[in-house]
Amino acid sequence: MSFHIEAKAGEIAESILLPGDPLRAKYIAETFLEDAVCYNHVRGMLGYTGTYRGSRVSVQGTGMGMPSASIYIHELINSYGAKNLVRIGTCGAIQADVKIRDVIIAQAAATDSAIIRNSFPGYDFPQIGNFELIKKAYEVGKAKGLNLHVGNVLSSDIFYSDDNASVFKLGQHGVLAVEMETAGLYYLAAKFGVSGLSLLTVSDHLVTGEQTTALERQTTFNDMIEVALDTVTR
Ligand SMILES: O=P(O)(O)O[C@H]1O[C@H](CO)[C@@H](O)[C@H]1O
Ligand SMILES: O=c1cc[nH]c(=O)[nH]1
Repeated sequence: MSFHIEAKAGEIAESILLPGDPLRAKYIAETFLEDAVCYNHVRGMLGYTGTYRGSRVSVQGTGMGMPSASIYIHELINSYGAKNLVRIGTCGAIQADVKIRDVIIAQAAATDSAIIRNSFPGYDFPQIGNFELIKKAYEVGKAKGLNLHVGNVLSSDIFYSDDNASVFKLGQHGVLAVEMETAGLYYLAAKFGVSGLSLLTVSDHLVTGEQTTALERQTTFNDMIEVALDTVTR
C-alpha cells in the first residue's frame, strides 16, 4: 500500500498503462484485459491488473496535470516496482497535418512547468522517451497501418491558456500537440532509471477547432490502446 494506491505488494504489473482518465482505465480493463482485477479505488483513481495475450499488465488512472500524475508515477515506481510506464493520453493538435484521432508518439516533451526546472536551476533538462519503447511502438503502429506522428509535444500546466501565441510559436518549432503530463513522466522515468513512453491520441485541434466528445475520449481511442498493449507485452 502506498499513500494514494491501496494495492498490496505484487498486485501491480511491471508494465503499466497510464491514462489520465480513470474511466479510460476501466474501459481498457473491461475491453482488452482478461481476468482484470481492480486494485485501487482511492480517490476514484481506478487501477486494474489483468492479462493481455497471456502477459500481465496493469492500467492506472493518473488524473490531470503533472502534480497529480507525478504522485501516481512516483508511487508505482517506488512502492510497486513499475518498470515500463506508458502514458496513453489525449492531446490538442497544433499542426495542420496532425489530424483528429491521429496517434502521436511523444519522442520528447517541452514544458512550461516549474516542477522540472526547479530541480535543475540554470539548466534545461531534456524530457525524452525511452528509445526501445519508442521504436517498438513505432513498429507496432506502422504494422497496424496507423497514421503515426513522432516528435515533440508540449506538456503544459495550463489547459485554458491566455497565451496561445506561445503554444503556436512552439508549433512553429515543430511541436506537434499540447497535453499535460508527458514531461512529468519522462522526468520521473529518468530520475528513477525506468522506461517511460507517452502515446497520445488527438482529441481536439487548436488550429481547426474540431473536438471529440468526453465519451469518445473515454471509450474509442482503441488504436493507441492496442499499440500500448502490444508495445509492453511483445
Ligand atoms: O486524456 P488525458 O490522459 O487526461 O490527457 C489530457 O486530457 C486532460 C485535459 O482534458 C489532461 O490530462 C491532458 O493531458
Ligand atoms: O491538455 C490538453 C489535452 C487535450 N487537448 C488540449 O487542447 N489540451
